[in-house]
Amino acid sequence: MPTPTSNIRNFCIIAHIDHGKSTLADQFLLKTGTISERDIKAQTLDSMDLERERGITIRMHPVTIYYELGGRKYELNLIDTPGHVDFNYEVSRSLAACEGAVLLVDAFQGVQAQTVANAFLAMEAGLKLIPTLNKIDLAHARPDFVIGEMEQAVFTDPAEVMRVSAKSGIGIEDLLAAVIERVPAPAGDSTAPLKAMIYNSHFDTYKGVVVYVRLIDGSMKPGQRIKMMRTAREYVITEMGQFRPGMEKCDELAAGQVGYFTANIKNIQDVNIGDTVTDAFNPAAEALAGYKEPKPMVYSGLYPVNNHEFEDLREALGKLKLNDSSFTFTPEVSDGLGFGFRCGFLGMLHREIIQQRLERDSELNLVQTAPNVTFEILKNNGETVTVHGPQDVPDAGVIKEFREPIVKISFLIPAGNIGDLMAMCTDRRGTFIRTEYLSQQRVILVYEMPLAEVIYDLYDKLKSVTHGYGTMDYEVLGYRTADLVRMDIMVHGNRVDALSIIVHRSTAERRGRKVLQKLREEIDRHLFEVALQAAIGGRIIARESIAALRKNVTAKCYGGDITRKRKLWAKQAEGKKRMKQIGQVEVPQEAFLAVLESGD
Ligand SMILES: Nc1nc2c(ncn2[C@@H]2O[C@H](COP(=O)(O)OP(=O)(O)OP(=O)(O)O)[C@@H](O)[C@H]2O)c(=O)[nH]1
Repeated sequence: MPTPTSNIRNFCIIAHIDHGKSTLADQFLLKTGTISERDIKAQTLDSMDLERERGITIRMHPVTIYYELGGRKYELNLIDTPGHVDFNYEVSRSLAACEGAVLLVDAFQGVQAQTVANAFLAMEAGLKLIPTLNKIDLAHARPDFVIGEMEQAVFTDPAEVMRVSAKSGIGIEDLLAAVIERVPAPAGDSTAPLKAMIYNSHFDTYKGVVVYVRLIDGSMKPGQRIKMMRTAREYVITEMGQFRPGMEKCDELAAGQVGYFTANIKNIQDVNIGDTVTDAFNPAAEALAGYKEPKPMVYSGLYPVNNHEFEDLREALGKLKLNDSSFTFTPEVSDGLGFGFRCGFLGMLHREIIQQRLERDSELNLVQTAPNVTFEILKNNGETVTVHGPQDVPDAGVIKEFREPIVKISFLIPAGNIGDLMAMCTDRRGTFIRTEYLSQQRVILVYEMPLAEVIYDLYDKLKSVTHGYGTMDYEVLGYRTADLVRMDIMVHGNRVDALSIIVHRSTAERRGRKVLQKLREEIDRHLFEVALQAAIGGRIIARESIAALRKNVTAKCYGGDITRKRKLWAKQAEGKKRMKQIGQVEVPQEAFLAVLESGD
């Protein structure tokens, strides 16, 4: 028998990265006996290897727990949310499946950029927030100060704040009780036609696509014929179940519940996140409102060092895509690098994770080109084209308008750093929007800025300017016209298309010089002088050269020390693996990322 809606609570935990979301989720599982202490390491919610290594949540994992309060048994569905800004769209999906959210704030660090961003997302989605201080066990915790910040930043009522230590287990039962008492029960009707919202999916080698659903109305059973309302595709349910936290089969799910189903769906692309599932014979009148599709915003080229590995790379990328529908790849050809793929990512962290996964799961040696954002170009003939890489930019003569994505970015920083941060934002073509003081010591600073200026190293710069205390969060607002140009790089007279970048005209010369300097460092000397040039259209705007090789590289080891020589040779051999031949010049992988370090 499915649990009646009055005994169900659907909630998620929203927090800034590292404020203890995963630790709290583990405590919920422990305190409700869903999982034993022994299993906790093997089977926490952050189950992907890479997530565990990096200690951050990327994909969300739901779990159903049971808890008794006042003689009643409640079914609590905890929907995990990712903590990193690249995966923000997944937060919105989780929120849509819940009625409440635990807003978790580190009792020492206080309110951070994502605390604010996620709290507002949850409020807009109409969720009941349970403000909660975590890490109250810390000797240097400052609960009153942090509660003051919460009041100022997200309008928290101090009387409602719960206090817990996810690590030592203090206050967990009280928090579970607060979830039951404060979060409203779902308002669905089990007898109405089926309406279930798809909020996630993953691919299972044996079962095919596993679809994660939150039931709004009606019920679902194995054998039932269902229809996806947006795609009009029909399937027969083969298995239903709940996450406890592993997949556990059940006979039926009804209004208000959260779980999964399988239906012999072979391709993850056939399942649209945000789509509504209904009964094929007794369909609901209208679908639920969908979500915005996550769109890749950052693109870069991936090329096998050996051209014959192109098909292997295609296969490896295809495997990754099975479980990550927000990642995209299309074949492209580069004059210098040969055959490869242009890959689309949600952001820089997503890009790094995909690259690490590729290298871990395959033996491929890859060269990656510098990332760029997506641009829009309005041509003189009225046509608008989307450009994912510099090589797709048409001739300047046919371009009427060049447009780039703009983000609204919020920083939460110590008040003492305002001046430095403002200077940094102005340097990056930022437009000041507002400041807001959370307390005398901390302030929120809001800017609008081109995404291109954000992706490279803004996060690292923020951390260094604020000595680690600043945090940031951003959302894409749309595209805006800008004076952009494609800058080409020539190595020994050959244009290397993989090194081209799209830059703002005002910074082109400075960036061109920096790229060339970096290239000069990265490219080894050859037997001839190597000329390096940066050009816009046909006009050279910067030049450098790498002097011809005169001495043996090992000569600098003063002849005698053979171990040092060996080390140097080994290092060179290592570097060789990722060399690409451009004309007569050998260019190492690092050189293709030279543009990354030319950003300021
Ligand atoms: N002292 C103390 N440390 C805690 C507590 N809760 C979490 N931590 C520590 O804080 C760090 C971050 O905790 P996580 O649970 O991984 O943080 P998270 O919010 O899940 O991070 P993301 O998954 O990246 O969003 C870990 O080192 C935890 O051990 C607590 O109550 N007290």
